[in-house]
Amino acid sequence: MKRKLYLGIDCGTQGTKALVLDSVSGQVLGQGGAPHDLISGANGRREQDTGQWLQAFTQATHQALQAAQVDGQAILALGVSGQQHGLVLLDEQGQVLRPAKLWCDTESTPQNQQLLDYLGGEQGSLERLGLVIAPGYTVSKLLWTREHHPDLFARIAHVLLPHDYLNYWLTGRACAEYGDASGSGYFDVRQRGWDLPLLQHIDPGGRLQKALPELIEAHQPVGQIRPEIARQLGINPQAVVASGGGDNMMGAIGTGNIRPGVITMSLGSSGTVYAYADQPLISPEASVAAFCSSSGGWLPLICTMNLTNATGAVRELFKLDLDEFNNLVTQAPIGAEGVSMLPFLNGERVPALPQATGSLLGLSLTNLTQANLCRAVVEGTTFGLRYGLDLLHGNGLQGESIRLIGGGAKSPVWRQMVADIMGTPVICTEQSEAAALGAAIQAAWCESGTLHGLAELCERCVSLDRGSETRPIPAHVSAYQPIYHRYRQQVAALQE
Ligand SMILES: Nc1ncnc2c1ncn2[C@@H]1O[C@H](COP(=O)(O)OP(=O)(O)O)[C@@H](O)[C@H]1O
Ligand SMILES: O=C(CO)[C@@H](O)[C@H](O)COP(=O)(O)O
Repeated sequence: MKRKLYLGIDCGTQGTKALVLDSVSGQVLGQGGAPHDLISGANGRREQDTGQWLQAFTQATHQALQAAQVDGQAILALGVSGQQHGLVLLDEQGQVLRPAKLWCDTESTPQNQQLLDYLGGEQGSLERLGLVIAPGYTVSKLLWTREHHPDLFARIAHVLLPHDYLNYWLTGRACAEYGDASGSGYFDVRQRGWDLPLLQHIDPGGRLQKALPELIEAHQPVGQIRPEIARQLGINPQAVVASGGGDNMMGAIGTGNIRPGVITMSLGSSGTVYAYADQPLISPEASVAAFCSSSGGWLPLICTMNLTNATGAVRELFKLDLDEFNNLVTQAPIGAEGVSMLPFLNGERVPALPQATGSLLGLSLTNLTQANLCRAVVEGTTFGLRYGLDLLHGNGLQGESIRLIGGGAKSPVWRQMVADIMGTPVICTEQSEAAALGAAIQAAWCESGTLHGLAELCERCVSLDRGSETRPIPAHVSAYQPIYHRYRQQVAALQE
């Protein structure tokens, strides 16, 4: 049967991943990837050079096409997934004004607090926007830019999220789709529209409102790829660029999470847990974000800021490769002989501790081992996800099992730990790069022009990896309970 080829690209924090999907067979034919650097500074600054995203995009695409052994001229459409909440500012000529401030940047925490006060605190924010703005969301980055770079602020012509910017680079059109836009913090998730008065408050001159991109639906195309970019990427100049979306929204599509009852957990730079809802599921709990999905509905989500970045930091400290690190985690017993790590290396969103730093607790002469420290960081990050899952459960979101994705999902020891700490079976999707897969599926959906074709595409292109299915072990579940209880007490002490 004739193939239909689509490209899915995910611009994550640690790198860009690309894959080629044949939507007829549902098979991923080849993949590629290229890393990104992080610009870290004092006060929680976390930024990235957008030029590096473009290089990584090109490199990852070339690699994926080569690995798939397909002619790029056969690509019908492409979809872009991007890390959420980042801020990319462009001037009138479409030039990037400064490095992109990322989702994990906590430098604008004071500005977030100022905006929260303006909105009437958590309750006011919830009533007005349907979610509580958190440090890391785009909105406080705008106020930060006005205060710290007034000269650049005066030149802003386009305010874009990371995947909007990549779509702009691909097509020359500035637009946004509802899922990613809902994480900006200047978007009303109930009404599915921008909150213009909030932007007017940040900039009474009205520049920001004019700089907002047009909103399009998830199944609508942004446009056709620019010829020079098609040449650079080595793909069909007729290829359509789909709306794309935030990486979690694309991860939802790439794990078939487009109907109620499925829970996805991502072990990437961030840790996220989310589930589809067919109505705005506004949570009174500030840490649950009632984002929109990129499939026409909503996607309540919790996000921890410290996950593989924290485990990676400990791994690098001891100069271990991934296998050595995972072996050490396996060697230490549950609870790491009393060593616990609160891995809030750069503040934290869930639990809400924006100004926190990390801590190691319970050390003694007998338990201070590499293995215990490695296990403690993995346990600490996983407890954060359990904390978030408890909040989602409190919101009525349930699932019989968890679909596990992201880099960390490749580790069997971590999968077992997730199953034990959540007390729920976990299973990986065959394609661990679920956000890139979701973007490719969305491209196929968009190119097909059929509004209702998404479920059928997910059915064909998303498969569960039965070999990865991991059930909770009852003795482990019981062993973790007091340790998780201790984690909650430690967090509560930090929140006082
Ligand atoms: N086998 C493994 N065991 C544990 N961690 C892993 C493994 N493979 C990858 N990772 C972690 O996953 C990270 C990348 O995750 P990924 O989901 O690609 O991140 P992002 O999308 O945020 O860029 C790596 O930096 C590494 O720390
Ligand atoms: O901020 C959030 C979600 O609200 C993060 O999940 C970012 O979207 C970054 O994702 P990764 O780089 O970890 O995939």
